[in-house]
Amino acid sequence: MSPMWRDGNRFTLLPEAARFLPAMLEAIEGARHYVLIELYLMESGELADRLSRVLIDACARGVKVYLLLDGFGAMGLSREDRTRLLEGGVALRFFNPLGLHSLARNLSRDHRKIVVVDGQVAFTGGFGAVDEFLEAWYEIAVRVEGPAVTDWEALFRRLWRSKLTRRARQSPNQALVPRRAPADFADGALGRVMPARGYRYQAIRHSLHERVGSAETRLWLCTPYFVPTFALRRRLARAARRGVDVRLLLPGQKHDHPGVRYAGQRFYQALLKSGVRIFEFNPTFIHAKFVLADEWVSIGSCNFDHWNLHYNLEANQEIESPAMACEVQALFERNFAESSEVDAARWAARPWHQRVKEWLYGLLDAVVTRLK
Ligand SMILES: O=P(O)(O)OC[C@H](O)CO
Repeated sequence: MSPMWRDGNRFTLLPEAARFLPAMLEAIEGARHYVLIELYLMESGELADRLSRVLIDACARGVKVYLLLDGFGAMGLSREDRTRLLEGGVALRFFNPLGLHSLARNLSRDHRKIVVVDGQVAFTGGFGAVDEFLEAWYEIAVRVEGPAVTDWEALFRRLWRSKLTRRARQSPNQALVPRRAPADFADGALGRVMPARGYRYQAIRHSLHERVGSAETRLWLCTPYFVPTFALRRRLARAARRGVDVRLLLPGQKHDHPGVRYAGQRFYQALLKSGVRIFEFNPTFIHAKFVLADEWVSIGSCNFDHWNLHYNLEANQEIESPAMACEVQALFERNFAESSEVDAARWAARPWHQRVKEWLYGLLDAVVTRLK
C-alpha cells in the first residue's frame, strides 16, 4: 500500500495522558466486534493492568482482541501478566523477539503505536503501556475517525500476519476477523497514514524533508530524541535562513536517556547560528513526537532520529487541516511557554564539561548509527 491522502476524516487532538488514556480505554470498553492494538512498550504496572482489564472484559463480551507487542519493548511484561491476557482470551503476538539473528535483525523494532476499534476509530501517538505515561512523561495522541482508519488497520493486519511476528504460546485462535468499513464524514479533513520500515522504506523521512523544504511560514518540531540526520539538519538550517520560523521543542534536564540529549546538543550551535530557535521543556520529560509545517501536521511514533529512521517500523498520522493546525499551534505555544529558550550567545559560552559530554555521546551516536 502506498500512502495516500484520504478525505472525510475527523481528527481529535488529545494532549496529555489525562485526555488520551480515558478516550482510548472508553473506546475499547465500547467495542462490539474487534480491537487491534500494536505497541512498542508494554511493561507490568498500573497502566498495563488497566489496559489488560479492559481487553479481558472485551473478550468476555465476545469482542475479538488482538495485541501485537514488540518483542524487545514488551520484555518487561511479566509471565503472569501474559498468562492473564491469554487466559482472558486475548490473541497475543510478538514482533521479532530477540534471538540468535544478525545484529541488524535484533535492532529492528516495531516502534508503532496503534489502537483500532471496530474499524471505526483509531488512535496513534507516542504512547505505550508503561507507568511513565500516567504522569511522569508528557505525551500526546490523536483520535482518528473516517477513511484513514482503514490504513491504520491495514498496517496492523499486515504485520500480524508477517513471518516476523511470533504467537505467544497458548494464544487463542489468531485468525483476524473481517474488517469493518469506517464512516465517511462530509465535513471531514484530509489525512494520510505514513509508515516507515527502517532504511529500506523511509517514507516518513521523505515526507518530512519535503515539508521542511517547502514550508513558507513555520516549521515547528517536537521530538524527545533529537539526533537528526545531516540531511534534516541542513534542511532545517536552510528553512530558517530563508525566513521560515523554525522552532524545535526538545526535552530539558528531565530525560530518560540524558546521553541522547547530549548527542543532540552537539548540533545546537550550528542550528542556532542559522536562526533555528530551540526550546527545552521544563515541567517533565517530553516524549511526544509531532510536527507542524504551515498547515500540515504529523503525529505518531517517529522521533526523526537516526535510530528510528534506520531500524524501526514507524507510523505517523499526517493531517492537512487549518483547524487542526490551529490546535497544534496552540499546543506548541503552551509548551514553548513552559520551556527555556536556548540563547545563542550563552550556548556558545557553555562550559567545557558540557562540550565533553556532547563529544563523547556524539561519538557513541556516530558508532551506533553505523551498525548494520
Ligand atoms: O522509543 P520511544 O520513543 O517510544 O520511547 C521509549 C523510550 O525510549 C524508552 O526508554
